[in-house]
Amino acid sequence: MAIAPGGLEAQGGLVAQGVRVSYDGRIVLDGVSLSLPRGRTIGLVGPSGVGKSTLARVLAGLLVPEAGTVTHDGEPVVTRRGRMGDRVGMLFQSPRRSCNPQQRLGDLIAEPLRYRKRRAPRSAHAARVAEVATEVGLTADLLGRLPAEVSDGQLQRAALARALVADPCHLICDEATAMLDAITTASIVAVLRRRADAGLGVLAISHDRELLDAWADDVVELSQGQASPAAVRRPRRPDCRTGAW
Ligand SMILES: Nc1ncnc2c1ncn2[C@@H]1O[C@H](COP(=O)(O)OP(=O)(O)OP(=O)(O)O)[C@@H](O)[C@H]1O
Repeated sequence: MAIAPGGLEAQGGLVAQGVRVSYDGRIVLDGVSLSLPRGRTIGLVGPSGVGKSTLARVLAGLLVPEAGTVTHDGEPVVTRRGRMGDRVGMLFQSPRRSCNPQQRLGDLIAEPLRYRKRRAPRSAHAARVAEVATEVGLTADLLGRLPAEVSDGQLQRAALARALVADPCHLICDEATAMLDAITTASIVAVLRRRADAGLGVLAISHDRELLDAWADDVVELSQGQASPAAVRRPRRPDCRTGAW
């Protein structure tokens, strides 16, 4: 199980320890610890407003906690030079809110490749974009379209491709399938399961327990007044790689 009170850094992976966050003086997370190993999918549940998205943003390095640490294989996720962007990716519920409406899907997917420390030649980007687009089930003709010219499901597949194109070690999915139909959800979960089998650590936040029971290796719950998420159940794991669940 991924949750333990101390000594988490020794396990490697993405580790939050003793995290405290408050908004306008109101404490939302206090002393929360969570470990996300590589190759595992951890489901995170909890009542609305308990702080799941806040914890997700802390883990992704988008929000710096007032207290506590977030490390990736022992290194701080937020360094003095900024966020270690290509090791921890994030996928949100609504891609329309986070994408540039003027950017064509192919460019949107390629963006993380442009910010890599060791950049590949631009000619290699197109091949990599085509590869990951195929992986997430996007046809080549969609890559030249603007976000307004595709469906929500197609745009979320593009957002997933963007999140995966630079091969992050961990991916935080915050209600990433909440707006999608069952077929698109199954397809996205299948992509993420295959990536997890290849070593990606996934944190899947969802209000859909049935989905998490089928998708995640472990499900943990964040409760008000509780320092850290607690294991609620180890799911049976039917075969969601085939979408048969
Ligand atoms: N930027 C912000 N400024 C002030 N308060 C905030 C901010 N972001 C979140 N909050 C508050 O912090 C608490 C936790 O919010 P958060 O979005 O992390 O919860 P959640 O568990 O993800 O909720 P939900 O399941 O409804 O998405 C809520 O009370 C919310 O109103």
